[in-house]
Amino acid sequence: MPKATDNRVDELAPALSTLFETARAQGTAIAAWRLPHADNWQVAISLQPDYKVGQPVLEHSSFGFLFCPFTANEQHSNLFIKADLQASSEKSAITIAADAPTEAAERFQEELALQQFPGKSKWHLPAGSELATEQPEAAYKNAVKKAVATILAEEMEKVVLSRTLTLPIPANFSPVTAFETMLGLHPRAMVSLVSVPGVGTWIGASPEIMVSVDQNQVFRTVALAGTQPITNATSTANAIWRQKEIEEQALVERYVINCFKKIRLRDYTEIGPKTIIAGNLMHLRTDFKVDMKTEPDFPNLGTDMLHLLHPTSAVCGMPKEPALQFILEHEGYDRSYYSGYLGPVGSPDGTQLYVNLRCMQLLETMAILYAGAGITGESSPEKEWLETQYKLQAMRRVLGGLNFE
Ligand SMILES: C=C(O[C@H]1C=CC=C(C(=O)O)[C@@H]1O)C(=O)O
Repeated sequence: MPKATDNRVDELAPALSTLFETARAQGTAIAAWRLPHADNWQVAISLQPDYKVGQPVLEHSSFGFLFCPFTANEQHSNLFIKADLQASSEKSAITIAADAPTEAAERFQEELALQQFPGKSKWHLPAGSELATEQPEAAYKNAVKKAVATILAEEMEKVVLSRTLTLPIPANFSPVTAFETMLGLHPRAMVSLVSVPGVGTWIGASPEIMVSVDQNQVFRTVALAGTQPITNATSTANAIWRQKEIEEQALVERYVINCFKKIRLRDYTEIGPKTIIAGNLMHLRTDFKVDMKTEPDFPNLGTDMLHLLHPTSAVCGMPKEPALQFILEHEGYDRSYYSGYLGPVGSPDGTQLYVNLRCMQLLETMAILYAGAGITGESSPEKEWLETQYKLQAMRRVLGGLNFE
């Protein structure tokens, strides 16, 4: 068995697939991720008996990976995958956290060395029977019509309506190969693979930062909205945005500024909106930045903004309460961890939380893909449906090279 010295294991770091298989066989939670524009992936494996947490507190957190649902409730909890074991594609060894449970760490290393992975399922599955529901086109378009009527009646300004698509998982599908494929396809995205016993396995390539606080104490968030496909004729330089998208993104921007106002923070930098690329799509994005070193009154800015922002107007709507009610009443399915948030906290890169978008959940034989679109008074059900089709394309491609219809 490899020996742990100074919290390190003296051996070459195993392949991501071996780590993933071992975590599956040992019944432990694993998260693998690659930050936008980064060269290396990282892995956190928790050896804790439970992963559930309450409202996350980011400051002074130990290193781990947060995985939180759209709405935390009895079925879906906020989860923290503590990095008891850490690995990365740039390090030649696994790091064992100083406070990791010793016996569990030894068991994990033994299994890792054996490379035998008994068990039926290929990844962690949700407990009970999570049904792979799907919203029929007519039901989605009907919900959009109702949303437009509610907005025109001035009961809300914007709501994001989402839907699922259920597809069979090809027999030779591997989540780790899918993760590696996404690294190449989505260099600008936060690419993730999260697998938790009893909760399930999620894969995604998110374009939207929720809250980040880096090592230099710089806080960042964005207002992201408005969508159009990239075609041969379009690029970020000559993208033309309709009034509908400009207003939709401005609402998200206003939402972020309102959150700053609630905590009376005035000194933030705002850049944009700019056109950005996310896979096969373009969006409008405004970047917000706060140098926390010059804001001593806001030591918990990351946590405070996280709680105020989530769920943002890019996934829920404005005002937040009526939009959330509309979603719960009319969307017709459980979003689970789609449009929640995920990412490393207390890591060498600081805290980097992203909105869980452009993602899918792996069941035993089926995958559930998720996508939503921002509805305003000018929305057309046909166009919003098409927009969700575009957004689903990223995960369809990862799942098996299916072509867009
Ligand atoms: C809700 C999603 O995207 C959000 C982020 C960017 C653009 C959006 C839009 O144009 O509607 C959405 O607000 C999704 O991808 O499922």
